[in-house]
Amino acid sequence: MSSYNVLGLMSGTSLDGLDMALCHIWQENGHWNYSIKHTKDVSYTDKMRERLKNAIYLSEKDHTQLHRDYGIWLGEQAKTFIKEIDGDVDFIASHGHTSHHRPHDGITFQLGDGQLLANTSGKKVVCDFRAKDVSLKGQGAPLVPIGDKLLFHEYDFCLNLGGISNISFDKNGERIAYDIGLANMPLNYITHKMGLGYDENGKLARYGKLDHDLLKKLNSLEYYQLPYPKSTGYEWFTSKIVPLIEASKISNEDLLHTFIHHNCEQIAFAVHKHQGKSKRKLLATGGGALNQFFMDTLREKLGPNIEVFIPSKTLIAYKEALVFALMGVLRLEGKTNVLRSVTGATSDSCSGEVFLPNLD
Ligand SMILES: Nc1ncnc2c1ncn2[C@@H]1O[C@H](COP(=O)(O)OP(=O)(O)OP(=O)(O)O)[C@@H](O)[C@H]1O
Ligand SMILES: CC(=O)N[C@H]1[C@@H]2OC[C@@H](O2)[C@@H](O)[C@@H]1O[C@H](C)C(=O)O
Repeated sequence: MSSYNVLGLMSGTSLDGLDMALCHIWQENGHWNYSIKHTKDVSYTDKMRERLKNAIYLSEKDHTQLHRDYGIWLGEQAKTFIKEIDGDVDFIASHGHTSHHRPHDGITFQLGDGQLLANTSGKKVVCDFRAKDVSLKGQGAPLVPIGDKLLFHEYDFCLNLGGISNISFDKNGERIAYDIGLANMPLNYITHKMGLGYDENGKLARYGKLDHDLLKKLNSLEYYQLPYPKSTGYEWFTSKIVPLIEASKISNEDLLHTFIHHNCEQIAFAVHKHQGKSKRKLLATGGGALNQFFMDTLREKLGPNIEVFIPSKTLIAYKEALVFALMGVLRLEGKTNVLRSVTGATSDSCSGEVFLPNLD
């Protein structure tokens, strides 16, 4: 029986902070199992958030410096956390923070130097999970569907509502997944303008009104017409969505309300397209699952045939860190951890770079 204690590290597009989850992962009778033992979320300082957010505009020299600094910072956070929980950790699996993602140009880059992370934490590190898939002409994203398939197979659909929304499901025996479109990214952009972190439980959005004109513009964005596999991110948001927000004359509450409607319409459209006729189960995770108005609107748009499951707050917040921990295990066991059926790559891959700590 293989059994590992893995510290999964994830920094998502919402730029809230670093999610750390110490996970026990084991395989029994051919099935993978997990338990999340300890979690910690370290918020970014405003300075760190700005550095990560603007990484895309940095010169090569400054980008390299950030990659190194962030790798050391990740190592320090991991080391402190392991000490706090007196944890037994076999290795660290780190997603890092995506600074560039243009798979069509063969580019994806996650900040957080693996060697420096290993040296600072004193632990073996597996990281850089996206590059190999992109080199195989895949999207390099989403990667979490391997975890949906191996750990959450009782659900027909796994929906993640982070900065971006993505979905995964089985179709004709193959796992399919793609980024549907927007989730919290526009919501946070609007609340940040209001001087707020985020719209807790969607209270502001609930009292806004639907703007049909903006909804129509959003629903007709070209990205939604593209066939899967497809992935998107911050670059799309800044180039296509921010100008629509800035050009709009409606109140912030109306903007929040309209974006939630838009997000849910696109999610419902994706689910209905693949649903078949019988009742289906959908697992919703990511911070958006904690937004009550988002969930109410989603249930309304999905209709009675789709049962929406919202798991514990721990799983909502740390599922991605857990899945990167699993991906690290699969990498060390030489097993497939990135699926071509999801990313469109020429083959499945066993992806990730391994770094041993240099303790001299
Ligand atoms: N109680 C809440 N009410 C409303 N929104 C919330 C709540 N809790 C979290 N959120 C939203 O969820 C966001 C964080 O979501 P999450 O941590 O899943 O994103 P991420 O991992 O950074 O994104 P991605 O998966 O796209 O990389 C917050 O920025 C906020 O917008
Ligand atoms: C390139 C990149 O970092 N993509 C992220 C981003 O955030 C959400 C969505 O866009 C998803 O494609 C992906 O992250 C998750 C963890 C994934 O790969 O499954």
